[in-house]
Amino acid sequence: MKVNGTHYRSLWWDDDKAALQIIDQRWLPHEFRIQQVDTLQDFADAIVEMRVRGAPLIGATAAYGMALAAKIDPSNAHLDTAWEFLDKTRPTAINLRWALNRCRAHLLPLPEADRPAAALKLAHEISDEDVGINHSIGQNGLEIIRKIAAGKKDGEPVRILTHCNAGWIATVDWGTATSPMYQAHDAGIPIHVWVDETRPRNQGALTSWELGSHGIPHTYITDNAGGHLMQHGLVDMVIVGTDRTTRRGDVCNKIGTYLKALAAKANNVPFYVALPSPTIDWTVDDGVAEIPIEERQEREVTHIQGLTDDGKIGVVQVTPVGTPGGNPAFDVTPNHLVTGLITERGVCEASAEGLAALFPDLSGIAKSA
Ligand SMILES: CSC[C@H]1O[C@H](OP(=O)(O)O)[C@H](O)[C@@H]1O
Repeated sequence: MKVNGTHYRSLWWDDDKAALQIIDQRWLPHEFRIQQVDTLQDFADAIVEMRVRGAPLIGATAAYGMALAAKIDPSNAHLDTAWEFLDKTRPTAINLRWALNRCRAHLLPLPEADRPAAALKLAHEISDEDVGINHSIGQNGLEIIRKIAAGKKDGEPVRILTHCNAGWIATVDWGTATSPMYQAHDAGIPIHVWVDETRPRNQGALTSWELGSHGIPHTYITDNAGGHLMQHGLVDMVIVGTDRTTRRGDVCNKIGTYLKALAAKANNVPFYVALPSPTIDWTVDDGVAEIPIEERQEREVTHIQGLTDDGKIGVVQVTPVGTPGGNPAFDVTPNHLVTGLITERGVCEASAEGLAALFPDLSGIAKSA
């Protein structure tokens, strides 16, 4: 999407430098920093430190990491080593392992000499596919927003609540949860977005940065305000992203999503999940029991980063020295709390039947897993 009028993807390959360029999200929304990724350690650090973040973007990054590995040493052994090294960076978003598996499966049958070029080509394809998938999710989500808008008075906005950042900066482009928002706005449908701050990393500030850059009205709210807004009839729908959705439609997403789903159910607010198919884990049924939840550093909870009054980015400690912090980074929303899954192939109910009907070519993975 656009940053000060210039179109960017969240990552891109620089042919002249023969290297991957990323937007280092640690400094957003206050500073826009581009960083080159040169070594496998750089790739791992970029994912672990959330310089790149968001399930689809983590997958695309990993694909370029496998391309670098193939260029360094295209042997089976080295590709396996790179696979292990990158796979252990973050455990929850299935896109990471999906991308690594797809790259390895594509490369191993090839002669070693062909692997570097093939790996880089596949990384480009995975990135381009992500853009197409997210645009289609936007088209399918737009129809839901359009239906809600039809019941509004002229000019009255559709009020959408979102949690975390499932925006263009969390994907290669368009975003998943934000793609319907961009497309509704561009179609002239008035919307207003309630943006959850999303403690502890405050990814809501990234969503605000994105929406503000696109001219979409929005309000940044505390994570605890959403239920109140729903009780008072101020939310028409919720759209969130996902890091891993099970074959029966249980949705793993940023911590706090489950609480929003409970509030939405209690207040009869439609709760939608924008779901690109690479984020479906066909090998898992019960999300609560089976999806590994990343426990991140205590410091992310006990400290917070922001812009100081003199315009510098600083970090302050919120808690007393010595207070321990707990930081589970995701939670799982059971499928019965989900109104619908907005995929690139259409919208379906959050159920095994719903997903299998949209993805009959993929739903059989579970049997072979
Ligand atoms: C389309 S992004 C999906 C998902 O990824 C984010 O997690 P993180 O910021 O930790 O990488 C968040 O849960 C988004 O909803």
